[in-house]
Amino acid sequence: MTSKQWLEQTSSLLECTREHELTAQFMRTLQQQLCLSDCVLLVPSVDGRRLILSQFRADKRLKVDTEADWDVTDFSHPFAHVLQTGKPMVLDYFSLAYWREEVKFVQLVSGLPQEINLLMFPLIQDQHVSGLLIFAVSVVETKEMLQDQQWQHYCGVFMRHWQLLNTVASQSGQASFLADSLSQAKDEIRHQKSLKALSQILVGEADKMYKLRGEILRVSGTDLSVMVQGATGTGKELVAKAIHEHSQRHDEQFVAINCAAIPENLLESELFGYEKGAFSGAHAKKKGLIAQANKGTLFLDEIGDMPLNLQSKLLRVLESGHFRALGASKEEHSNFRLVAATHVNLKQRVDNGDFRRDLYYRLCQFPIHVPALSERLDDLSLLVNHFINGFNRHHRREITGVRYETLLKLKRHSYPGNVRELRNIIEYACALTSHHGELEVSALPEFESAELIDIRCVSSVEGDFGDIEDLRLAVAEFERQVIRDRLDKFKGDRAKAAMSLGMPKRTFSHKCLKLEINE
Ligand SMILES: Nc1ncnc2c1ncn2[C@@H]1O[C@H](COP(=O)(O)OP(=O)(O)OP(=O)(O)O)[C@@H](O)[C@H]1O
Repeated sequence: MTSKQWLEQTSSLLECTREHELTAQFMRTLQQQLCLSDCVLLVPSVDGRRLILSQFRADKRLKVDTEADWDVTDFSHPFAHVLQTGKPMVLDYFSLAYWREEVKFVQLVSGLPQEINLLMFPLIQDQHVSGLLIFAVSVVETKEMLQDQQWQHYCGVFMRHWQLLNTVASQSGQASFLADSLSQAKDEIRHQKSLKALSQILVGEADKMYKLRGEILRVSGTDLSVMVQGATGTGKELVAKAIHEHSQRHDEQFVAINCAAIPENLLESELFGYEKGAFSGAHAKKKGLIAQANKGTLFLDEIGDMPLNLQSKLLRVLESGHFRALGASKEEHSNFRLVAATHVNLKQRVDNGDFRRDLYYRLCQFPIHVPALSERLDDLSLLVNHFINGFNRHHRREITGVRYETLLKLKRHSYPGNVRELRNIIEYACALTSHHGELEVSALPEFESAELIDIRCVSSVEGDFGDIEDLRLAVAEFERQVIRDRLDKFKGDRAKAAMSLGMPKRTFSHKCLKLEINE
C-alpha cells in the first residue's frame, strides 16, 4: 500500500469518535491492507494485571477463545514476555513447541500450519505497552511487516487516538459523576428544607413525628392512595394537606369532604355531581368534587362512614378514573390523587362486612398512622408555645409564655380530643391572659376529673426508719418502689407514668436506667 493510501486510512481513523468504532476500523484496515488471514488485538485490563481480548478478525489459523484472558505475570505464555520487553516476538513452528505449558496458548496456536509464524507486535504509547497485536503470517510476510514503517506508524496514530478517546470518556464519566453528586446534594438540601417547613405545621420533636414527616415527604413524591389513620384531632387533615402541598399537584386544587358530615343521599351528588333535572331540586348542573379535584388531590375524611353502595362507585373511579354524574349520559374522566382518613379501626369494619375489602386495600396503598397526643406528651410544651405564638400573631398580642405550674396542670390532662383540644384550651387561656402576661393556672378551663391523669402525691411515708443504715440506698429503694408502682398503674406507659410524677419523660427514663428498672 502506498504512503498516500496509508495517509487516507489514517485520516479516516481520526474521524472515529467512539472507542469501539475506532478499534473496529483499525483492525479492518490492518487485515485488508496487509492481506492478513488472522489478526488479534489484546489490551491490558483496567488493573493492568491481565490482557483481555479487544477485537479479532477472521479465525482461520488462530483458534481464538473469546472468554480467555491472559495473566501478564504468568510467563508460561509469550505474551507476558512481549509486554515486559516491549519488543516484537516471532515464533515459528519449531519454537512454538517450547510453549506447551499454558493450555490456552497451546489451544490458540494449535491450528497453525508449519510454514506459518506467530508474530506478536506490541503497541507502545508513552513508553508503555498499551496493546498487543497477534498475527499468523508466513515467513516472508513476517519479514515485510517488521520492516514496513508505514503500518507501524498507522498503529502509533491508532494508539494515540485510542488513548485520547479513553481520556475524553473518563473525563465525561467524571463530569457526569460530579453532576450526579451535585444533584444528589441538591435533593438532600431540598428534602431538609421540606422537613423543616413541615415541622412548622406538624409540630413535634417526638420520634413518631419525625417518622410521620418523613413518610409524608416520601409518599408525596408518588401518586399512591394514602390512608391516614389516627384519633380525632391528631392532625389527619393537616397530614393530607401537607401531602398535597409537597406533591407535583400542589398548584392544583385540594378538595376535602367529610363523609360523616353529609347525609348519605347528598354525599353521592356532592362527589359525582349532577345534571340539571337529575332529581327534584336539581335546578342546574353541578360539578362534583371528583371532577373538581382533577389534577389535584381529593381528601375523603371519615371514609369509614361512606355507605356501601358509594364504596363500589368510588372503587371504580379509583381503578379507571372514569365516573358518571347523576343523570348524565356520558362518562367523565378525572385524574386525582386520593387521600382518605379515618379515626375508626377500618380493618375491623372490613372484617364485620361494613366496608369493602377491595376498596380498603386500594385505599391503603400507603398507610400513615398519626400518633395521639398521649403518645408524645413530651411535645406538650412545644405545642403550647406554638399555639401561643399563633394566637399572638392572629390577635396582635404579646403573651410571653406559660407558667411552670400551668404546664404541670396541662400535663395532667389526658386529651381525648388530642392536639385540637389542646389548641382550644390554649386559645381560651390566651383570651383570659393580659397583653404581656404569662398563661396562669387560673386561665385554664376546669378539667373533668375523668380526664385527669391520676396523680397520687405521697404526702406521708410511714415505716420504720430505725433500720436505715445508708440514706442514699434507702432513697433509691423508695424511688424504685414508687416508679414500679406507677409503671404498673399505667401498664408500662412511661410517658403517662412520668407525667403523673411531674417529670419529663427523658428524666424518668434516665432514672429507670439508673435504678435498673426495665419494665
Ligand atoms: N402536629 C400538630 N402541630 C400543630 N398543630 C396541630 C398538630 N396536629 C393537630 N394540630 C391542630 O389540631 C387541629 C386539628 O387537626 P386536624 O383537623 O388535622 O385533625 P383530624 O385528625 O383531621 O381531626 P378529625 O379526626 O376530628 O377530623 C389543626 O387545625 C391544628 O390546629
